[in-house]
Amino acid sequence: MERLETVVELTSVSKHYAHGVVALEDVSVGFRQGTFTAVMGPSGSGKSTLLQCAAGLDRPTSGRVVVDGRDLTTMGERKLTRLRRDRVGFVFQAFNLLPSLTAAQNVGLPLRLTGRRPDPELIGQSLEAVGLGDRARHRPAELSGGQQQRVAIARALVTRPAVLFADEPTGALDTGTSRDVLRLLRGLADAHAQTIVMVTHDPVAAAYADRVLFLADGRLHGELPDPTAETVTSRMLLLEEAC
Ligand SMILES: Nc1ncnc2c1ncn2[C@@H]1O[C@H](COP(=O)(O)OP(=O)(O)OP(=O)(O)O)[C@@H](O)[C@H]1O
Repeated sequence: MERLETVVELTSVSKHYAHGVVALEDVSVGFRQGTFTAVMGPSGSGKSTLLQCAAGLDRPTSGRVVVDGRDLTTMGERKLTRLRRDRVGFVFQAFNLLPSLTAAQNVGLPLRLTGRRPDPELIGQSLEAVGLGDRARHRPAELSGGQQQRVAIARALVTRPAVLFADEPTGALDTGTSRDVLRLLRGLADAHAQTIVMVTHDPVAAAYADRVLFLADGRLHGELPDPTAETVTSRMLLLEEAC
């Protein structure tokens, strides 16, 4: 499969906070269509900030972020909200499902937010894509943690986003369930050319990605193609020693 188009591009992105806190410093990186990238680094190295800036949830202090051909950094608030809603998917460690709604209703929420009628076929396809076609009428309390995270992923994908950002998506799951969710993400990249960017602390999780980006003190410290849990662990040890 051709995987040439850069879906997300960060150019010299920095994010500074008050009192001299540097969360990101001069980060330039591109994410091409259909690729699955893991972002790793010690605690406080800027991983979540990178994701938030790339997703348009936060504005960098300087630099440029282009998503799906559009420059987020010069975009007004309303256009940015629309782009985030239509072209960007996000999953977090917490599943953030509404407990009173069924899986299908939860998945349909982003469509409602865009003023569209929740299309049952689209919702069904999203649930099928995460292997939960038979759980559409279940409420979150009737689903396992892994299934709830898969509903959250189906919800993030229902608008067919250009990119799916995942911040520690397996952080609240046990080992076996984590593997299921990671295999699902891998499959979405392979079978649907879904671009995925995932923050994780877990070298085994990172090994499901096509490459791993390493951050330390807000700066990029190289990347690792075709990672394995062992190569990721070695790089992380080196990074932590250097910090
Ligand atoms: N709203 C904020 N105000 C001030 N400083 C912040 C803010 N958000 C993040 N920071 C700081 O920016 C740096 C990077 O934070 P970030 O959450 O991106 O790191 P992280 O690598 O995701 O950390 P962790 O692995 O612990 O979740 C940290 O020093 C953090 O304290």
